[in-house]
Amino acid sequence: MKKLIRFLKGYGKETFLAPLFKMLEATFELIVPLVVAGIMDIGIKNKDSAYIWHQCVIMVLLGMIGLVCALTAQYFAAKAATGFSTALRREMFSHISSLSYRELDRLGTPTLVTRITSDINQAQTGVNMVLRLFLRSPFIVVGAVIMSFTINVRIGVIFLIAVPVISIVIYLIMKWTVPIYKKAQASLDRISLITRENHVGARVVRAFGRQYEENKDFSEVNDQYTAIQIRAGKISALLNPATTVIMNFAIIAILWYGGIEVGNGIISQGEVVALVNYMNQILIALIALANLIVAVTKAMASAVRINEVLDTQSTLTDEGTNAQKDKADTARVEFRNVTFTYAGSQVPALTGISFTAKPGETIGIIGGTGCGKSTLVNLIPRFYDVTQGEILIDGNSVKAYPFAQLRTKIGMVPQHAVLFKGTIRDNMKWGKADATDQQIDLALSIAQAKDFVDSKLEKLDTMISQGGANLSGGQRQRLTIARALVGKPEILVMDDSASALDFATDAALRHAIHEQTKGMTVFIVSQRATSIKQADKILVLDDGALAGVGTHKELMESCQVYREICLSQLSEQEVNR
Ligand SMILES: Nc1ncnc2c1ncn2[C@@H]1O[C@H](COP(=O)(O)OP(=O)(O)OP(=O)(O)O)[C@@H](O)[C@H]1O
Repeated sequence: MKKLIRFLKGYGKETFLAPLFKMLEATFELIVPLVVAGIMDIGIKNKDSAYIWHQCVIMVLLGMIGLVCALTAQYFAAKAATGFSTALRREMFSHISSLSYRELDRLGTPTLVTRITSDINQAQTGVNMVLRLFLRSPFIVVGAVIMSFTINVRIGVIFLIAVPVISIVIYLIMKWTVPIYKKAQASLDRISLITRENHVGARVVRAFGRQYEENKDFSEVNDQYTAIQIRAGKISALLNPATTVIMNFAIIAILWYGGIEVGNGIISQGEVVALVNYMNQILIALIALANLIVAVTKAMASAVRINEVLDTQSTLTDEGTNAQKDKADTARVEFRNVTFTYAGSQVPALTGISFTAKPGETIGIIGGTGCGKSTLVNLIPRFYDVTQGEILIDGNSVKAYPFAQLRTKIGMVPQHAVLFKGTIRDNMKWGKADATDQQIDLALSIAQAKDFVDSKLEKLDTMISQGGANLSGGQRQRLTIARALVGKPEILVMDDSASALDFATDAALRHAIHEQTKGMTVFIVSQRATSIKQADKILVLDDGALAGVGTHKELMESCQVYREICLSQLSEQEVNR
């Protein structure tokens, strides 16, 4: 939690004033039993109703001032705590955005969602409670014990015994419950994981009629979470009865010795009542302290989870501080003996890949599932760094480019067509923030998406729902291709991104890209031989290694893997066409 305190920067005044006002409130609370004692010992004893009314007014005033102090403290504490969580959330969001795929793969989305929401809320509650109660509760306990001593030393000793006994009981109950609260937070991660998977894959769940099983799985983790909470609740429920019993014993002792001291004329009846009130105040303060410690423990458990994310350093660093100039007479993209292994994996996904792609060339990448096609193209925009070897773009290592420059050179069309909630125009502008409607229209027409966008009533202003759920798979794919084209990248990477298009549209798309984007180097990853057959260069991948490089004709003669792929998909005539 210490590491997170920096997020309270800018709230110095609030973090000072919140506890201060709470202490003021506590001070007024400690005076009240003395006023009550006065009413009994002077007002009631002498039947002095004017005095009683006077003291009652003082009591109401003390209560009102106490209330104002409490509200003021609450205001400052809430302001500091929400400011703290807002800054922390902002930092965490931008930190997560800076992480590379390697770290995101390792951490996983569900836990990141829980950490940026629930864990930060927990930390916020912790900060709020610390500001309000950290000083107040001990202040009331110590103040009440001191007041009891000023009234009567012998009875003060009862306080000195009761306070540690109540504290020990509270400590034991908390020692029991705190680990359970930590478990609860981990269980929440599982709920988040299942919820996310189910909502993202809602259609698949329905298509396979898995609602019952998925509901069952969800109910299991949900019940587990509930059981953990109930267990913690049951143990915590012991807190009140156990501490109240001890307090009642202490009150009996106060009344007993107090009665004797009253009989001896050492203390007054009002003072006995004041001592009982102080004992009550101590109990309430200690229970508040226990709640504070539970909140702080939860906040600390959450802080560990938050820090784990904040301390995760991206293995990809934006080393290129200066924009790079293209070198003359170099390939647009060059792989030099590239090997890549995913974190946590024993075997490389790519081994010894070398090839060059010139400006304007179309590079087809083909191979069986899981042979490393997506991995290869993901290395070009540095989603991951190579394990061995080097990748150059326009003669410079990809690592030498500032990310911003590198990513504007490359238009990525990922395997899974992801669009964001907003209009079609908003989504197109991801490719170029200041793109004009003409530029967007041109990109849409190359991507074979113009007709269907024009057929919509609101054209570019048509709303796309979250994830593009109101579009067909093929429409989504075409829009993601158009989005990549809007920025006129030098390199276009299409990772199996025409798989949902019919053959004619796929062919028209490739033709349009070829005709209308002169100079652009295009990578087409595909399982379909027809999609890459016309490419200037085809890379045939087999189990992470290059099985062949060349044109369709060359590969048909020299590459067994390629020949098998083609013959399994095309007729002899089509192969030779
Ligand atoms: N994020 C990841 N973490 C660990 N291993 C991965 C990851 N992504 C892919 N792999 C592994 O790397 C290998 C290559 O995967 P890749 O996605 O590049 O194959 P692909 O040829 O594109 O497959 P497909 O045609 O099915 O999309 C596979 O064995 C896969 O299991």
